[in-house]
Amino acid sequence: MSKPRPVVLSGPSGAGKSTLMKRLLQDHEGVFGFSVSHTTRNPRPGEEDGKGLNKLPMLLGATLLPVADVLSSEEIDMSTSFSYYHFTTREAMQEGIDQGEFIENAEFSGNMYGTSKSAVEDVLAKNLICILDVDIQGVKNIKKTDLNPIYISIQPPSMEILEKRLRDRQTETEESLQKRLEAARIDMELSSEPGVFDVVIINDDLEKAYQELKDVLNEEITKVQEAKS
Ligand SMILES: Nc1ncnc2c1ncn2[C@@H]1O[C@H](COP(=O)(O)OP(=O)(O)OP(=O)(O)O)[C@@H](O)[C@H]1O
Repeated sequence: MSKPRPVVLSGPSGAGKSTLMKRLLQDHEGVFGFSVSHTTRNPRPGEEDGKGLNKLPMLLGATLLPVADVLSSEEIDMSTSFSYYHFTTREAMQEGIDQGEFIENAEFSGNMYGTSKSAVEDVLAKNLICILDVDIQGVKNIKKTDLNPIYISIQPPSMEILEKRLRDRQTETEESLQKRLEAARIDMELSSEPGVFDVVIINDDLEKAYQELKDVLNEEITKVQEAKS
């Protein structure tokens, strides 16, 4: 059985990645999985390595993923932003980063967070398609690995519509909104470079965008489903 390819979903904050991902998970139980992130923060009461529940850190306008190598989409409730962590020390994590073991990492509230290549491989070994929601820097890092994902960019129809969606979502202060819009401009520029993404989906009409996403992933989804039956 060949392992499924991971899927990279990238694009500006507010482009609709979470909305599309949620539908994908709802419609395909037991097909998708998420990798467990590493963190240097202390476990909270009740949290075990790879098993704790916590809020997602927001990084550079992108989400450092809903994550869990032990979980398939059947077990993840996307309506709550939870993730699971491997708890580690700053020294060990820095060493891993220096060795090129992380596909993304960032500092958030004085703690380090990151996604390791092996955490992604753990998901694939369970015959689950690992979804990686990363920013453009993460995309460039993943390109240096042998993970061979399908690179998908989700883009808004325009900056004006992006701004409206972010305002309507009511999750941002004026300051964080402006930061996201600035990051979005940079993201949209870098994402349009030829060869960065296999597919660019303009999320104008949600149904159409979702259909396009399913079409791109169809081969991998079928492969996973057939291996299960
Ligand atoms: N095609 C669409 N038409 C109208 N509204 C949409 C569409 N797609 C998504 N939205 C809305 O736009 C807002 C932003 O979408 P979403 O939260 O999925 O973006 P995101 O890319 O996951 O952002 P972030 O990276 O900040 O998590 C949400 O309120 C969502 O309901």
